[in-house]
Amino acid sequence: MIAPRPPIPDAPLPFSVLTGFLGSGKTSFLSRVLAQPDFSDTAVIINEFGAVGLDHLLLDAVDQDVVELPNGCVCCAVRQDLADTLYMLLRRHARGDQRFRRIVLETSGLAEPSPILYTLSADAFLEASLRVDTVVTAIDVVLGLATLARFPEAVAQAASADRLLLTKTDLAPLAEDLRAQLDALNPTATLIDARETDPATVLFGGGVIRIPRARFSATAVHAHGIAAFTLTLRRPMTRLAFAMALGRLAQAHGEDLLRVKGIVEFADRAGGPAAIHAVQHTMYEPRWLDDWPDADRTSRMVFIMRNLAPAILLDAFAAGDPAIGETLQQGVA
Ligand SMILES: Nc1nc2c(ncn2[C@@H]2O[C@H](COP(=O)(O)OP(=O)(O)OP(=O)(O)O)[C@@H](O)[C@H]2O)c(=O)[nH]1
Repeated sequence: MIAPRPPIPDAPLPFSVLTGFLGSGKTSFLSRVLAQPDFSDTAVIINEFGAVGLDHLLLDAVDQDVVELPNGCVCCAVRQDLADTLYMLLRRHARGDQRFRRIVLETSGLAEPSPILYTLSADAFLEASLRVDTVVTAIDVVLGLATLARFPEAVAQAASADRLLLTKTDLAPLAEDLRAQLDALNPTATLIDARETDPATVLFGGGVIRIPRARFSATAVHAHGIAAFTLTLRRPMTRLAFAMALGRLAQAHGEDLLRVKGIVEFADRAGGPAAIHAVQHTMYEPRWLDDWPDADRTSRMVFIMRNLAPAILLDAFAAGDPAIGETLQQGVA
């Protein structure tokens, strides 16, 4: 049965999009925004490229409900799911079941904003109920230039932003060639340093959206051969064995190992599991969690890879314990 369409809100609700390439720092920044007291009444939609969503678990300090849109990229495979999710949120809002005053969508790292905005503009109810406020694109100052050169998705994300949010500026300054590239792709976007800006001012308060409607396009252009795989571990590994497995993968396939994130328990460390992140060649320090974020206590990682078979994951983790891993394919762009 089709649920009835909710009433259009008295005033359209601000809707902002936070995008940026895989591992550029979207979830980290969103955690900072949502930690602001003024943002407790924000509905959050998270889209991930993979059937096992982790971001909603890794998002710190979230009291509000987070709606997950996993298993595909929001600009293509799950565009209808986005429309359905927005309808669902607006229905809850109309009934007073969920109190929020604005909506933020964190896209997958491979999404392009334009088809997302098209989804809104192509639906009269959504167009009347929501006001697109700001499109913010996270740009990793360390990897940004190389990423823009290799991935058309990153170019589309930078080109459609109202604001370019520079991340990882604690690791490196904004290089002149990256600045020039961003200026060329999007001369009117505001450049913001994520570290030096009050997070409360970045996602909302942008006024009217800058991109003219005619530029919204229904289709996304993806680099081929990108797929996400989940690797679950049947037993906890030692930290050394784990680091060696990831090291083997990075050494052999670093260029095409685009993103690794996961929640992993270790045999030689008591207490909670760790949040694990790697972005292309860069491994980040594990973040130790006090406890598992949900009832599932399986160590699990998502690998987003280009033109690589899942067998390489099993091979890398199997040294010394051939049956340790199990992989599941999730999605292909
Ligand atoms: N040093 C430093 N590390 C950062 C910064 N922002 C993010 N990171 C790290 O970069 C890694 C990826 O950050 P996330 O916030 O998960 O990136 P994301 O864009 O949400 O990733 P996907 O959802 O997979 O596309 C994590 O290990 C973060 O701790 C930053 O400004 N400085």
